Amino acid sequence: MSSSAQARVRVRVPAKVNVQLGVGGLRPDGFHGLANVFLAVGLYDEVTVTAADRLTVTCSGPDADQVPLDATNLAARAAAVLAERHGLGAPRVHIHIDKGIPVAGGMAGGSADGAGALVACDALWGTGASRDELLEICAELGSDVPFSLVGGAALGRGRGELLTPLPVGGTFHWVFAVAEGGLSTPAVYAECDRLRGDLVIPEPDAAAAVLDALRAGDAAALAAAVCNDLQDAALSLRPSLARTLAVGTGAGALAGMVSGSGPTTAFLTKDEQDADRVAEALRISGTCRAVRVAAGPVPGAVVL
Ligand SMILES: C[C@](O)(CO)[C@H](O)COP(=O)(O)OP(=O)(O)OC[C@H]1O[C@@H](n2ccc(N)nc2=O)[C@H](O)[C@@H]1O
Ligand SMILES: Nc1ncnc2c1ncn2[C@@H]1O[C@H](COP(=O)(O)OP(=O)(O)OP(=O)(O)O)[C@@H](O)[C@H]1O
Repeated sequence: MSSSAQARVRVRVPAKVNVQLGVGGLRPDGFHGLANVFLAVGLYDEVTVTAADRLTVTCSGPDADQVPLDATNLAARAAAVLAERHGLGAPRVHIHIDKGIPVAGGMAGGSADGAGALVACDALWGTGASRDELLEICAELGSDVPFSLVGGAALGRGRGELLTPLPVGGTFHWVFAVAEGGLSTPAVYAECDRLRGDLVIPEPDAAAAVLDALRAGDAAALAAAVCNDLQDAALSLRPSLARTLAVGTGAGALAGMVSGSGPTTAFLTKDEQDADRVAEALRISGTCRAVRVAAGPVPGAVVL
């Protein structure tokens, strides 16, 4: 172990919302080419790692019972990949996840834990992995994981893992309506393909209107430009989301959309006060399980 190793490391990682999710055709490797404009928002998971005899994972928070605690957990996989690459054998670490991001909600909660565990284990073991190596491991773990590491705002090309940071000129205020139960990401992509049938799908590209609105920090312009190509598929699998969207937009949100693969719905508001008003309307509507308010952009994985 190098002298820079620490006894206990805690890392905070944000959720994401996709302000544009342009989905291309199905690639031979089973993924879809994307133009994925990510924004990191202030809902967080905290990943704490401590030295242990063997790999164990625990989880706390309202959705903790839905999180797998075995080797399939993305945080456990991140620890295993880093240990393997650096010749440490099986990872000897206890990972605790304090979960503030809804599980299976289209907000990259598992991805956040993968990125968080990677950064935390790197500090715990003093492996000193470069930023490029961390990003490479993130991409191996999942398409959304690199963005969880970097945060802010970024355009994701390829399957979403090839990131270009984007300038953002202000803070955007969001309300998230967490639906009962999750949606499987592969199932939503498959439903998108099914709905498209034989249509020829052009290569997606980032919309100039989205990039301009982000750069200007202009919520009204962003609201007019947001677009999620997975929304129809998520609504097809979960038609009740239409009612949640109607409540949020009826209460004055500038825009309402499905977050990523859903079933969380995301509402962009003018300011913090409007966010509170929209949140209250959603809370009393009975159309969702929980409501969260968060702003972005925020930084990616940060050691606390
Ligand atoms: C919906 C999004 O959250 C939007 O950011 C992501 O595209 C999903 O990213 P993720 O959860 O990290 O997904 P991965 O773990 O990489 O892939 C899970 C599954 O989702 C589908 N998938 C994912 C990403 C992509 N560009 N095309 C796909 O078709 C594939 O069926 C894949 O097997
Ligand atoms: N650390 C983790 N936290 C939550 N789920 C995890 C984790 N590791 C693995 N999973 C599995 O991943 C599935 C998807 O959970 P996750 O919360 O990442 O969904 P998501 O936010 O919809 O993902 P994305 O937006 O990246 O598509 C869960 O049903 C769970 O079985």
